[in-house]
Amino acid sequence: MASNLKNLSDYSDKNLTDMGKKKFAIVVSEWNEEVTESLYQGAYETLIANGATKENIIKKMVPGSFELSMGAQWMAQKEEIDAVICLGCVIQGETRHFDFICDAVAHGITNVSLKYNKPVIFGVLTPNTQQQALDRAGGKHGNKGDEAAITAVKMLGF
Ligand SMILES: Nc1c(NC[C@H](O)[C@H](O)[C@H](O)CO)[nH]c(=O)[nH]c1=O
Ligand SMILES: CC(=O)[C@@H](O)COP(=O)(O)O
Repeated sequence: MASNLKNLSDYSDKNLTDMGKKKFAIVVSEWNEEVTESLYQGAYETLIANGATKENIIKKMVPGSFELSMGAQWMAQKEEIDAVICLGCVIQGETRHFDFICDAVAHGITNVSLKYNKPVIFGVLTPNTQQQALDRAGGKHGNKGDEAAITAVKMLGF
């Protein structure tokens, strides 16, 4: 369902497990920092709202979304980390670079999740324009960071 039909920040809190004892790594891309910082704030606040403690939320920055997979692996391999949330924003430019980054990071994050058998969440926006990104980072379509955090919560309550 497209984001314009389902707000990214809407979720039911029924049957969600309390995250009081869970430890999270949030890996954030520096590219398009205005957007990714908004995604981070949404993810952080959603985890806190579901019982996570600030001491159990670790933030790590990587240069770009392509590096999210490496950052996710470095965090997922830590035994004490229960879930990793990857946040980025890849905006379509004039060339096919967009396609290669999006494909690489989607596959890379999936591989890390399966390799370490723990949730590694794909919280990466892949818009055509800056405005589409802003609309999904706390704008009219909600916040992808909220969605990524609640996805981690749901997976930990599987
Ligand atoms: N154009 C965007 C990038 N490009 C940088 C890559 O992610 C990567 O850091 C570089 O290719 C070196 O490996 N990254 C984004 O996150 N968003 C973009 O729009
Ligand atoms: C996704 C990108 O790397 C992109 O922003 C780069 O822009 P361009 O394709 O015009 O070089």
